[in-house]
Amino acid sequence: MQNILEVRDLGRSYVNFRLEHISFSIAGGTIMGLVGENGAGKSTTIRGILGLIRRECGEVLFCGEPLNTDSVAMKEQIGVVFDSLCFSPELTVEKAGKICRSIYSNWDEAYFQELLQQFSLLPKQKVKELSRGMSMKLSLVLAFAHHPKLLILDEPTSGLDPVVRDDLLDLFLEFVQDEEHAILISTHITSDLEKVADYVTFLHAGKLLLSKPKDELLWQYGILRCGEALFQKLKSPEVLAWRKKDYSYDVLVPDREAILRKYPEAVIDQVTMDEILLLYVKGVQGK
Ligand SMILES: Nc1ncnc2c1ncn2[C@@H]1O[C@H](COP(=O)(O)OP(=O)(O)OP(=O)(O)O)[C@@H](O)[C@H]1O
Repeated sequence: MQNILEVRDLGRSYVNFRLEHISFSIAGGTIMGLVGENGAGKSTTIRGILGLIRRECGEVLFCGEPLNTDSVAMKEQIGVVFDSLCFSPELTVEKAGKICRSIYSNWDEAYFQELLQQFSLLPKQKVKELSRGMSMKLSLVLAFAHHPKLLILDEPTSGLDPVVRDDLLDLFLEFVQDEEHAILISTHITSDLEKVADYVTFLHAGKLLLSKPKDELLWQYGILRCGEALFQKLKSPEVLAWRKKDYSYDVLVPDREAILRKYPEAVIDQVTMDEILLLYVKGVQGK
């Protein structure tokens, strides 16, 4: 399967923040989730990929070619959604569609109209009259209607109710049925990623923590709940991150089964993405 997007060693620094050594790839037919605490560097990564900010190092490949944001042909193949609409508030929904129709040669007017109906967006409504959720829906509809190969979505489901979110997640899954399509989604709603992502990349304080198949994280990783004695026995490769509670430890382990074979008395729970993030961010990494 061809990689639709490859990010290699991306880096960028600001006065108080440094994004460094960010590398991951997204194969065709898959969805990559990008997660991390507020300020971890998710939007900076996305902006770096899209060339909206200058990259200080690294390269980005789109379908095997350096991503050139000056290339109209390449731009047409990438759909981008940020958390706010970039249209004049006086513009109507249908006018926004008209503008996009004049920009994108592969614009699909019938699909645009179908999506407007599906997401209950009224063509005559003005951008300034849209709620946050409706603006987000419009951004997504505009991105889908030009049939991109790659969708890059920065917090696309924030502000949307669970029903609309579910509809959108279905749309994302349908989109990646085509092996030439891929999606990068940055989000804090990790339950959405648990439903649709194939891979997840975790960022923390500008660094890449891990980039792995979601199933490996959810089925192989675990949280060991143990006391001092067992904690002291653990070897360093068995511990990814840990946190001490009053009289016990929560330990993120990379291989639940291996720990259970070695320490049959151990209590290990399955892990959620939020717990992985919490342990990395609030706990101590490694041992
Ligand atoms: N133009 C800029 N100038 C200076 N610092 C910036 C600039 N843009 C972003 N930063 C800093 O980069 C860091 C990462 O910001 P970024 O928006 O990438 O985080 P994020 O993971 O997307 O956060 P959130 O989840 O809150 O949206 C923050 O500390 C932010 O202050």
